[in-house]
Amino acid sequence: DESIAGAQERVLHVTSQGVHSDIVRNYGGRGGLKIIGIGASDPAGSHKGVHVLLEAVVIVFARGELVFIAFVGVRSHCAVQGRREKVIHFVDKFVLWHRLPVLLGLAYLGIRRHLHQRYNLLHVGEVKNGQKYDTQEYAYRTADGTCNHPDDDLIGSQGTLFGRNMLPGTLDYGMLEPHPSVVASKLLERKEFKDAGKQFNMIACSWIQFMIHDWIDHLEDTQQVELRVPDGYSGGCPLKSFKFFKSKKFKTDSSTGFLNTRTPWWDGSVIYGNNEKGMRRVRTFKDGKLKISEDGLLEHDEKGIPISGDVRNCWSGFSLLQALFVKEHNAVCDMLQEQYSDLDDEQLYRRARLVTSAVLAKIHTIDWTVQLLNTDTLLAGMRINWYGFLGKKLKDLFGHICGPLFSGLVGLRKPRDHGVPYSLTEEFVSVYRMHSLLPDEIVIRNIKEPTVAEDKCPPILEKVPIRELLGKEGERQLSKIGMEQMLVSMGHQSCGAVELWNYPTWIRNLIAHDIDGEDRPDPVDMAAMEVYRDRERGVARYNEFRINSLMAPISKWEDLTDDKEVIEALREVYGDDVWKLDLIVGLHAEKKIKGFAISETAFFIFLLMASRRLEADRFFTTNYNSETYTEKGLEWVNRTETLKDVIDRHFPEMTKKWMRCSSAFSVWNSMPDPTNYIPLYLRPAT
Ligand code: HEM
Repeated sequence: DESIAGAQERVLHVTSQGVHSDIVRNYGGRGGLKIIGIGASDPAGSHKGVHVLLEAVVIVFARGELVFIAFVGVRSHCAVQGRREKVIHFVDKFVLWHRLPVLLGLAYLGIRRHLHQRYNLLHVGEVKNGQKYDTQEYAYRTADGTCNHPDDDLIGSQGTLFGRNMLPGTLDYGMLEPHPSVVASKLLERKEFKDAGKQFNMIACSWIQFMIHDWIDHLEDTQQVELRVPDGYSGGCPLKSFKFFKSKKFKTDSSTGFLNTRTPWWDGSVIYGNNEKGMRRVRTFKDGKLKISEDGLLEHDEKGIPISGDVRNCWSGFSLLQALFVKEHNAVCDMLQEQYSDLDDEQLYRRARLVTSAVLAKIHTIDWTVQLLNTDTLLAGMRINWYGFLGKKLKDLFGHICGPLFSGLVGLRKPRDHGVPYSLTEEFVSVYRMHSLLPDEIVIRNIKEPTVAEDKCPPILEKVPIRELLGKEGERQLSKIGMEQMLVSMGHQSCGAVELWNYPTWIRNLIAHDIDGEDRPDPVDMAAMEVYRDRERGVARYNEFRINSLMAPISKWEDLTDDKEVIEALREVYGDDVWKLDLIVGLHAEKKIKGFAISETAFFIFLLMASRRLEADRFFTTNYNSETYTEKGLEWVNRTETLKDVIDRHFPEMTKKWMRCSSAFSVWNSMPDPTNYIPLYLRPAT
């Protein structure tokens, strides 16, 4: 049949939704049967609003002999299938899930996450095959992220491929359609700084860059591309033309993919490095500790580059968080040494790394994310991810006694990857394109001033353009400003809002770093480059992305936003073709849920991937125990709930004196969260 023939040709580089993980689940995917590719979709169908997906399955024996071709059939993507799909479609059609009372909202998110685990985890393949190994022998986080998955030493290590949450985009738009520089100038570039209000401060902005540098970075090719502003268009582009390296493509058995130069596990590689060499650079090899300067900031090499796990595209705010968590690591070492005097340097280092990485993951889960998605339902949801529905008190008393729902993902008996080997994904990278969080300047506050205002807000000392805080120059500035002053200043400053026309102009003319933290010779326009990157990596454009995320597509600009000026600008760039809309633009334009600092479309990818980072990791599941972490190590993690706890540990006076709000990620002089006497799970609709 014609459609199968077409499909066969294409199956070599696509994997499918759902069917793929079902097959991997049922057949192991790594035994005698090998899947070389599945699926072909029909975008023309989607164009007509029919959303048809044709799927063909091709399975061969590992030796290469073709044994089985199954035509799975034609199905409508938006068609209601199982009972769970029905519930989600019903809620999406008739109610807004975020307006439901907390318990119902949680049920909706639980079902949705289940569906995403089934349909939105696709394995792209490997560049090298891993092996079985002795998990007992590797009861610690290795330098390059190997030996975490219980059966395969390579999964999740440095240099493995990004996975996907959905098929690559199938619409036939060209790489320059519309031109990335035009998209950047007309829709992204900041007109006037819009802040994120009291909800999210500059520590929160730096925090997410800190996490990104723990998880993901694409390997570049040696070949360059040049983007030239189209003839006759000036549009205020700061660079009329610029060159950058392509993303390097790898061919696997079933597909093509891109390689992650960082370890995708939540393993603190941002301070520990991504391989043996990186790890050796940061360790003192004495008492398990990491290198740190007398003034509490990072040490530097002879070229002025900070000594830390990841130094690429660093700036003062980012390097400050690295220094804070090096301090945390070293404090854990001190505690462990006091409690367990027989532990040597290596044993102390390994355990302190486990503890510090868990502290990072916990702060991100139950403090940072809760500020980012500031609703009761998400507060409950994130705490359930860590502690389970029964909550901290019961988990402290009885341990992980029930399944993931009641006792949380952390401490599960076995890691869970839903039949798809762990990796972070192309789509995950794309939804984290949030450079609009960056302001134009950092407001430095005078913390030496003796008079303290009632709202604990220190007076302004100076405003430093953020450009001057980048790279080596930023390190020099930071050492003048000092760690405490910088932390308090960032705490008091709101970061940028993730909205259109808020992409910093200064980053459209940026000297980016190479992987060693050295300046590149020529500047790049980040806004245009980000539009190009998503297209280059085959990430679906906004509307297709929504369909593949089990969301309703938009059919007109008014479905995306109420802002007339934005609609006019969208029409100018994309005409009336909503399918052409670039993902980054759609995510920035989307009407936000009350309390959310990001779009709902981005959130559904987080819902899936944030849980996955915990549940797929052996050190947050099987090995989250006192044997691996030590009893006191686990206690340390358990006693640390927020970033404020870490700050208080290292600067005992700081938050008492300068912070009024409840979380260190919201603007420090804002009011603390009001007491709510209604138990969290019983709170009504908002
Ligand atoms: C001063 C601060 C920052 C600088 C100078 C900076 C610079 C860069 C540069 C040069 C790239 C590589 C672009 C490319 O070649 O495709 C990049 C990638 C990226 N940045 Fe930033 N960035 C900063 C802060 C942030 C923040 C706050 C976020 C927030 C989430 C962020 C998220 C990302 C993501 C998701 C990528 C893509 C990574 C990949 O392609 O694997 N960055 N950034």
